[in-house]
Amino acid sequence: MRLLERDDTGDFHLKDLPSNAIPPYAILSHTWGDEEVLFKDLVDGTGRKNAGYAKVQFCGDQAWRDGLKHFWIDTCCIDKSDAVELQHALNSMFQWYRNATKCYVYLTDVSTRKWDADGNSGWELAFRTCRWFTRGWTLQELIAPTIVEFFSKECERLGDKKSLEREIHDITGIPLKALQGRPLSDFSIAERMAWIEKRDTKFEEDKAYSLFGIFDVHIPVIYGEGKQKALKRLRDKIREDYLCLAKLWSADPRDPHHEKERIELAKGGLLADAYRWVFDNPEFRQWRHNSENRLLWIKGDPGKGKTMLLCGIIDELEQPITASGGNLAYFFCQATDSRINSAIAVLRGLIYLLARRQPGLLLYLPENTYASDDAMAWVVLSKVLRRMLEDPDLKETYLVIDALDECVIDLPKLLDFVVISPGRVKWLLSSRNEVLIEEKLKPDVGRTRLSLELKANAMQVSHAIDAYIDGKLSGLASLQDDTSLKNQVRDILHQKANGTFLWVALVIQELSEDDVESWHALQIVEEVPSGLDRMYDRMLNEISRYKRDSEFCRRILLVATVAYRPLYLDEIGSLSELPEQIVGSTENIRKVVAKCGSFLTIREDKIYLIHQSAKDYLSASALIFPHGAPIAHRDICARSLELMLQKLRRDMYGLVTPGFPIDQARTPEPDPLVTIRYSCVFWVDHLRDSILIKTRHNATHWMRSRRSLN
Ligand SMILES: Nc1ncnc2c1ncn2[C@@H]1O[C@H](COP(=O)(O)OP(=O)(O)OP(=O)(O)O)[C@@H](O)[C@H]1O
Repeated sequence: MRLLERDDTGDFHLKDLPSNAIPPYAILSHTWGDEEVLFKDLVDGTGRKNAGYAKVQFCGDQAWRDGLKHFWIDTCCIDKSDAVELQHALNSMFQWYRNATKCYVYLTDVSTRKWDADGNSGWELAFRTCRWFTRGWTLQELIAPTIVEFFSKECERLGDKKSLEREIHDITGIPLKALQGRPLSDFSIAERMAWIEKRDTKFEEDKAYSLFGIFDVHIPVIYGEGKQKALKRLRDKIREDYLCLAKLWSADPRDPHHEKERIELAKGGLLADAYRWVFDNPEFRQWRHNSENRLLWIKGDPGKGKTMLLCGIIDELEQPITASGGNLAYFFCQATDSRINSAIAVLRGLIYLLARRQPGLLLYLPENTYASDDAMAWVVLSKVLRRMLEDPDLKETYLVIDALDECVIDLPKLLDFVVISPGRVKWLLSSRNEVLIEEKLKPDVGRTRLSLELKANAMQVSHAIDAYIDGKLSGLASLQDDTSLKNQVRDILHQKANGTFLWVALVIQELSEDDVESWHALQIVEEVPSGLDRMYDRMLNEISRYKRDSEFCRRILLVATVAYRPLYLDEIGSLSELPEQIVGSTENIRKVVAKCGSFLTIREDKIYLIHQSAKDYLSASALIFPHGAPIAHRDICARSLELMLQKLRRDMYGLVTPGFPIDQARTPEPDPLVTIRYSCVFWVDHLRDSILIKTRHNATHWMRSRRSLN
């Protein structure tokens, strides 16, 4: 990279530097005008007389004031007469802007010396309409650097990307999250394309070439080919990468990024005060800042807040890691959902996010399909991820896996993979206190563990829970008018929480119910027992005391507990064999589900168990499973077959010919499969699990051969 270096006399000269020895530097963003200072002008020493010299001077002086000796300007730091250098510069420009310590935007058409009739400086209006926002190349110059500062033509500072983010968002339509440093791969292709739509470039092909960094793709630069051709080549390249990912994902379309958002929403939203403690924690700091420390394992009992802690850490680390050009990929395991409870699902999720963050890594995805057979899928995917992690161009990479204990299929394989993975990657893992995980992740060189039960950490968790309680109570409408009552409720919750977030979350949920009035609140928090299991006992007792609906609730809880994925209301209604008057109306099924207390929640007509600990509790309850789990599986299998016999008909979707393309199939209204979709897919899994544990191994072999035959 070629930089300008300023000396003590205020003079500057060009300096070629190898990529591994680039000092901190500032970078200029501007729109080209007449008489710019070009590379050859600086080499010949004739640049000073050009009008553009003022800009060079400004950038050098401002950098000097900010403690930076070096700076870069596109007009004079690239020798555009050298085609190879030009191509390299166009491919590297986004990275150069991203790596700059500061980016100065110099706006020649915004003045702070213009005043309106009331004597106010009118630069805001000029800012909104300035030319800089209409040019193509300035898009990446706005997005890539972390710090972007805006200056008027008099070199006066107007604000920065953060302080002016609302205005910039209004002017450009670029989402705030993108301006705040969210990875660009989290925005759809169409969305990113729209950011450039109204912008112009001097050379028409630049409309495509200026997007290399925005999409992290590169194509050869061919000036003269025309805008349409350049854009087509760019789109083809993006599509090629995208298809590759889509193929990986078609096996199981669960995007970890969306999964994280879903989890946060389901758990009532993320509260920063309840996780920020971790950034002062010595083990965490050691992992984050010591390059020798490769793995941090956060362990704790159910409901201690591990998942939400990891969500918070991801949110806080994503911006700095992305800004420094690194990758952050993550995966949240969930035992209650067969699509995200296996080692294969974890690898696939990590590969997917890594490849999206750094598309160059797509080259390791194989041409053929991703092996439906589990054993093969593990071989293929573990090889792919290992190669990605060994890639010499891999950026600084952080990999996060939440709830290892909920990875119920092939966890030992996954742990072995993590432990022997190449040394340049940093792992952040979380799980409950489980012996297998303990053994595999025992302390070693470069490995740290953070136990939430350890005395010093328990204190911090307890403070975090107090903050969580305060935050949640301040949102409870029923307590807002009575401060003394609110304080009493808060004090009792502080005393009884016992270091468990989930316990608090469940009590708050009860306090938020529609029929809870302010005068009920004290009684509720006084009566509710401390500890999760005792609280679940109480919830179950309440359900069993219903005069009429307790049996319906039991059946629903049973089916929700053993189901391999969250069920829709209509599915659970049929599988639980509720009476026809209830099954016939989704609203009636919803009413019965609502009677199952806080064990279940409904979102978008789908039923979720409130937490893994609720599933564990219900699975062990003789009240819910009077004849044991295998019998429950047998009954669900039998019920599934019965429903399928009742509903399945030849050509239900009216496709007529067997070779009809699946992507063109339209779902009839009403959908005849709506109540049996789950049964069609999972009846055989219930059959397998109805067979006694001893024979399960053979059943798995049978399942595998069945899949191969398919
Ligand atoms: N930072 C936070 N912000 C908001 N809610 C939180 C936070 N931390 C914990 N909670 C609440 O506590 C509940 C339990 O937290 P979480 O699911 O993270 O626990 P966990 O330790 O992962 O449990 P398990 O090991 O049983 O899966 C969440 O459902 C949520 O309601």
